[in-house]
Amino acid sequence: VLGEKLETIPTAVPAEVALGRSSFPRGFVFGAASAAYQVEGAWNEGGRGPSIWDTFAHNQPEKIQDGSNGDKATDSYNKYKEDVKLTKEMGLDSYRFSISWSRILPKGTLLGGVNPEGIKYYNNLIDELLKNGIRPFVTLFHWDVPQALEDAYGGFRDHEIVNDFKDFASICFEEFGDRVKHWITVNEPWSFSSMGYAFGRHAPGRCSSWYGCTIGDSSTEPYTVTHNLILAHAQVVKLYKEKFQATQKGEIGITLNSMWYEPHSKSHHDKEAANRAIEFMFGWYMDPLVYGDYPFIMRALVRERLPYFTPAESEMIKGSYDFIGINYYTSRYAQHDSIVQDHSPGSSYEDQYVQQLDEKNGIPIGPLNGSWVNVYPHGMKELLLYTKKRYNNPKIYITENGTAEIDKDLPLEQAREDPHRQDYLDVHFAQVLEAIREGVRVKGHFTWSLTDNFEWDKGYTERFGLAYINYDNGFDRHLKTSTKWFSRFLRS
Ligand SMILES: OC[C@@H]1[C@@H](O)[C@H](O)[C@@H](O)c2nnnn21
Repeated sequence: VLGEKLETIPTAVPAEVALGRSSFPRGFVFGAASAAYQVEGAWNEGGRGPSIWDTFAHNQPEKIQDGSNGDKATDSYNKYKEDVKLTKEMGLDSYRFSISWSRILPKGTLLGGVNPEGIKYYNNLIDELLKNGIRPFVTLFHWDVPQALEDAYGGFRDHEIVNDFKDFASICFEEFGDRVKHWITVNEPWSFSSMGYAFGRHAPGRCSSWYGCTIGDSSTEPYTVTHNLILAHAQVVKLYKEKFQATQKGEIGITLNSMWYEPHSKSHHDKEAANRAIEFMFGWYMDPLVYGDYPFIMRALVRERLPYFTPAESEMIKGSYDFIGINYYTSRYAQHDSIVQDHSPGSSYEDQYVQQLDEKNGIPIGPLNGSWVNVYPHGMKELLLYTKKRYNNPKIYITENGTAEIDKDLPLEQAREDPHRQDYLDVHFAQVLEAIREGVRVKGHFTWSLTDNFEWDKGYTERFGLAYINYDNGFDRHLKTSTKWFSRFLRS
């Protein structure tokens, strides 16, 4: 350096010291996530039976933005070793994936037979992860109900599924529990119940006629489906704790998604609307899990359409988690909608009497990424603090957080450029760290998603991956530019 002009010496560390892994508590887990139907493909290979998503995407392609399906997805069934390699290359600690129920039980029930090729596939995936020092985080149910159970008794519309889900979980605990120490029973019961049964935009595509469906009832089925999902979750946790946890020494929880809500104005009505919005999305599940029943406001507004738990069920549900998984992406403004007494049964979405808006006076709540992710990192911290305060400070993993870009069919080198993802993750990590410093027990963060994948009703038109998938060239994986920053973050 001596003799060089001083101005050539790099400036001092920027005013705000950049975040890095070392800013987080020791042992904090950084991971990336996926889900079986969105990545595996091989929909009718290896003994897999059809799920409701195969049926929905094949029979109602008009409900998928590009008319596509998950038949091939990202071909992860055949390319899982490449996905593990991506995870390792980035320096991530963990990979969250889901098990396809109908790949393990093609007919949905134990009686229908266990598929040995399904067991083998997930053993191979788990072993490959462990061989590379990556911790598996496994979701049992990520929306792909075996079609056979939908045909037999209407899937989650019928309480019978609780026993079949318990049988499926038992096989997974028996076959994989020696190596899998982190289990998530259900991913986003709100999304499955609302998208599938209130709006009809996801499988099985049921909703009221005024929502555009030919079958279903948006005013009752989301509540019935949620009720059975909560009971199924609690039964599986009970099974794990009674039969497996002592020897396998793992932990089990559930993953819930929620937006954060800011009042659209300073009015009392809008402040109340923001409270109702989070209770109808997050409290719908957290209140039963922590207090044993649905939120009071839901009882008051939904009335006879909201099912009841028996005292024994309530006791089984209360405390049925070692951790809560939280999926946070974005926030909305909440504006009061006048509460009318003779409210014709609309849906689990109308019952809250809240207009959810992504802008105020023409100004978005945050810059828009993709089709719906308005970047509002403050909402992450607020949701975490709300969870700590209202629900006895549970152990939390952020099981999904990420952003997207609309697929513009760009040349590979341009398509891999994702500065918005680097910014998104950077600001959200900062909010997570602030929440931790204020006492929230956050133990990990999973970026959605490891790779681009089948984005449900958006098909392949929206890309959430840290890695780009070239669907036109052998499903090749290519790390996006944000991962250069992310890898440095994980190693600093
Ligand atoms: O939409 C992006 C992702 C989906 O791909 C996941 O499957 C789902 O768990 C989810 N919840 N909120 N956002 N997401």
